Amino acid sequence: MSLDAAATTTDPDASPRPDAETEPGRVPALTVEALTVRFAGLVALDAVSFTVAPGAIHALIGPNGAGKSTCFNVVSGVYRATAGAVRYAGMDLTRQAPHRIARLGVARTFQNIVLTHGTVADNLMLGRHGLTRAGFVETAMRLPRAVREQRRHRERAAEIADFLGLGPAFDKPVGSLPYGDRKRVEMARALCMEPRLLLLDEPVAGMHPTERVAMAETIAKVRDALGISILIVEHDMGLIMRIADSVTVLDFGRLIADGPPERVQRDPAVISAYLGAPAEDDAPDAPGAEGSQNSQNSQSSEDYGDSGDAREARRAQAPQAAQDKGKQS
Ligand SMILES: Nc1ncnc2c1ncn2[C@@H]1O[C@H](COP(=O)(O)OP(=O)(O)OP(=O)(O)O)[C@@H](O)[C@H]1O
Repeated sequence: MSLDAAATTTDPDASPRPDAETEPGRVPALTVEALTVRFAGLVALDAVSFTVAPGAIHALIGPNGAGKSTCFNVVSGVYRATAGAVRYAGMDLTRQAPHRIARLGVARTFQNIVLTHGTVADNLMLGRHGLTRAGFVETAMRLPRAVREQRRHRERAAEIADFLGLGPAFDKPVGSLPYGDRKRVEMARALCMEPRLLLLDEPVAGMHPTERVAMAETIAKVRDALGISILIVEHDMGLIMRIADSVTVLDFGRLIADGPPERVQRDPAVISAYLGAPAEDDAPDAPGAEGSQNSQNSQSSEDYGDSGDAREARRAQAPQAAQDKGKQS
């Protein structure tokens, strides 16, 4: 199954992005510059800077409360930055409304499934809304141009559904699908916006191991087929290490490491952030020390929640090197 990025840019009725903002066909870098977000007295992000290279799969990781979602929310326009900038396609996203950011070609998924009503097709067509030119009256009167445009959007939505393995479910109610497929619908909806930067918020959270592996392959396939950039927040370290080109690690709002996954997972600051600074005799208890659970990094991220002992939760998220360190101690 193939997916052609150019399909809509050649569609005369679709893709109304202003050329000056987007330079069609070009995937810009996303540059986060000294981004700071404060909530009352709490510094959720403290002068964080990193770059998502064009066409890269870039992971944003860190223990619970590190500031990952806050960063995502600023990039997608949901939160306002206190200071700093997020540059994309010649614009500072921190000054843009969410719909304007979407128009620039930035689409996001949400950690918790929000799609429960309608068919898969209905939900994917929601993703096409911003690319639709026909107005309400034209559509309501079923004027030829509106009908033609709707047909093209539906064809493109079906193509994207096929690519994500949702072809047979296209006309089925979303609510009737297994959890893993509903997560795929969420990703397909975002792809229907024809993004050049896709923000994936915990795309495998709650999935079982087989679904996780399949989703990792799908994410890599999407990047390869469309050539878009993907910024991904995910607690599943196995997935990150397998598919990310680059990893930025946050801890308590600060950037503590940035670089290729193999280097980041050996970084002492990262190991310390995930494992804390346990007493020597404490270290061998780290999850995965027996080579079990996290060797496949297959826990659901619900297992990593904030409840319970914070350090245990952090250990459960530890990159492989951190666990290896635990083994050696
Ligand atoms: N709207 C908000 N109001 C006040 N504090 C907030 C708000 N959003 C986030 N925070 C705080 O900012 C800090 C960073 O939170 P954030 O959700 O960005 O972390 P995270 O790395 O995404 O964590 P997790 O992995 O648990 O989702 C936390 O201390 C959180 O409580």
